[in-house]
Amino acid sequence: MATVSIPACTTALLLDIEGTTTPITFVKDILFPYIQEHLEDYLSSHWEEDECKQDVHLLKKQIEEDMKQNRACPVHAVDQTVHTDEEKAIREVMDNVLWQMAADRKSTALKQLQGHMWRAAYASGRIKGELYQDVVPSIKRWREQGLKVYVYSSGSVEAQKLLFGYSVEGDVLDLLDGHFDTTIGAKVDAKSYERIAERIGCQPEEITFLTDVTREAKAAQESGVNVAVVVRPGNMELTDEERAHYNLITSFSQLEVTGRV
Ligand SMILES: CSCCC(=O)C(=O)COP(=O)(O)O
Ligand SMILES: [Mg+2]
Repeated sequence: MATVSIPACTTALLLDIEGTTTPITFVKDILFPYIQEHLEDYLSSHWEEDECKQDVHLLKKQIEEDMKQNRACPVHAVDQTVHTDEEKAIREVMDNVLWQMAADRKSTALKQLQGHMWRAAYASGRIKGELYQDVVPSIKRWREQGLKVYVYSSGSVEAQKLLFGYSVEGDVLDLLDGHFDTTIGAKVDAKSYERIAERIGCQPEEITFLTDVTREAKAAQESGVNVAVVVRPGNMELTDEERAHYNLITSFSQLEVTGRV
């Protein structure tokens, strides 16, 4: 397997989750269906709680933003089974969440709610966070080499901590130095990577970002961050141009930090 060198100035690895540390199928076939199946029950039973109220408030702000941008969520006629104002409000939130999920939106509002909903599924052992086999050994090796390891995912920080805290390899949260989500900015915006570098306390050039999504890779590169695109089974096909432009890896074990043993 060919090795891919990362610059000697690298002090931190920044990892995407879906398609990078974790199969896309875990997200699409396990995590998302869990939300779809439990959404109504969850909203009905948590509706009066502060956390759920904040989630709904964020979703409503997102709806207002979407309406301004003409990204309208289809409004369904409320059916005969809905009687009270609360039931109607829950149905509206459900319509919006399911619509956002169908479009695989990465809005902070959607991701916060999802993170809160997955808490029970992970804690009960019903769901375990999947990690590719090369992930944990590679993170351990990088840490031994003195590198810091961070996660940057559209999934909320809470959702990230659940995935790594209740993973197929047990609780591996101690291997991570920190987490970033879309509250720092979108992954397709170069400024987000500048902010992450500032938060970590290093220059963008000292960070190597691993992701499966070339729009994210492009934004990271624009900010000065070094990038490798991760090719895993089921990930989006890359164009010939993308293949030529980016360093590609199929396993984290291919990465070699120049000058570190
Ligand atoms: C870590 S939570 C589950 C994944 C998720 O909801 C998501 O949007 C993953 O996006 P990523 O930025 O990790 O590709
Ligand atoms: Mg990804």
